[in-house]
Amino acid sequence: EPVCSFRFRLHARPQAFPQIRIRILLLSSFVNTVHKVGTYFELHYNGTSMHLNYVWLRDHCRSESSFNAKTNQRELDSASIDLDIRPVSTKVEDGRLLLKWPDDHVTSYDLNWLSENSYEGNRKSTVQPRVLWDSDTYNKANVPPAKWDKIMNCDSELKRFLQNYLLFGVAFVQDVPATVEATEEVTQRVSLIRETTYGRMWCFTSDFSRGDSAYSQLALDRHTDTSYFHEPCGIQVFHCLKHEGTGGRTLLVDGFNAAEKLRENSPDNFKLLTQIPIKHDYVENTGNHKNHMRGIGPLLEVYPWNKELYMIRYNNYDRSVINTIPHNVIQSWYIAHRELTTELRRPQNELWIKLNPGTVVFIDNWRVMHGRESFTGLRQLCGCYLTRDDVLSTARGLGLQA
Ligand SMILES: C[N+](C)(C)CCCC[C@H](N)C(=O)O
Ligand SMILES: O=C(O)CCC(=O)C(=O)O
Ligand SMILES: [Fe+2]
Repeated sequence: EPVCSFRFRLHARPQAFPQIRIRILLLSSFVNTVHKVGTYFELHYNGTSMHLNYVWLRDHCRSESSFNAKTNQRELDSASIDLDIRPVSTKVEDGRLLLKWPDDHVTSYDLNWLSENSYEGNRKSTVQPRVLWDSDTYNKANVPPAKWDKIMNCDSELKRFLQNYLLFGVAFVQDVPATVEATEEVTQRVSLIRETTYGRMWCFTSDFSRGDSAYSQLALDRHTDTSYFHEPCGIQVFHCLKHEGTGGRTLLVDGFNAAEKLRENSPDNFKLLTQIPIKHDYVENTGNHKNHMRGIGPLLEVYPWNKELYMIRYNNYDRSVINTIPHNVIQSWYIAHRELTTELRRPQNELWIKLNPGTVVFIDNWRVMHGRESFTGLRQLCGCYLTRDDVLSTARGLGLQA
């Protein structure tokens, strides 16, 4: 039996609130305190102390005239709410909070809904569960790869795959036919493909067909892709269709593991990297391709309300001119960047794998960095980018927290 109590503000004569007084008597064992407070109502429920703003309480009303339950969209015009609105009466009954407003409209909230959706209730559960890894912990976790046959036909296999993806930021599918078509099919189980200047599905070799170092045989240090987009691509998919030669292993590094170490060891440097906006550019001017993309944002993005890290944008190749900060800040930024880089380059953080035909890897491009060893011979890599929103939507649809 969850414990519930509430506080409210008396805005008028106390006798204007007969219901509340009655409730207080009836629920006397549940009521902790009754306080005079300004713009909110304080409710204790299920171990959570919620501070519920009155405008918010009117705005989130789930009555038919306020909210369309079929489309899950608000009907109420929020701008029509008096910003000084107060309920004329308030009570808790049968697990619900009932509020009567000056125009006689009644709002009824399920207390469980409130505790899940209030700021205080939400704060406990929003942080995405993740397993931060280095190569040792990743290998020890022994994450089973999904299988082509199963993932294509079976939602529980897709769910397991996505659960691993959400936890580790990387996940594999094996036994995929070594074709662009099969690679496309398996990605479409997961999400929508994000078409970019490189195409929808791309298949590339070291032929310098584009003005970018990916189209060479050179080694590439760890990085995230499309840092020059306003919203970098959510997922990178790789499938090595062919390699006749040496080298060419893929490097994976958990960027969040490194960034969290930085937060722990040097909170000020971490903070700086979350605050200083940095430009990344993709400038291509070849016969067939003319592009100039630009993205501006901090290397580390954290949610302002709980400081949870949700994106790392790290690409030393594509990072462009720093001209958003004065010289004295620049020195501190380079120090912070160096510390993050040192962490990212620790050998124990490096997971090296040789991608072979049949194995498709999905990489969270907001978290896990990729790179590659230099190589010889013909190496053909196909893949695509996926939209992050749609990946998370698929995951939520399967009942996962995302
Ligand atoms: C994956 N694919 C070969 C198509 C594109 C590579 C883009 C490379 C770019 N420097 C970046 O890091 O975003
Ligand atoms: O060739 C590779 O393994 C990866 C190259 C790369 O970084 C990319 O295509 O984004
Ligand atoms: Fe890349």
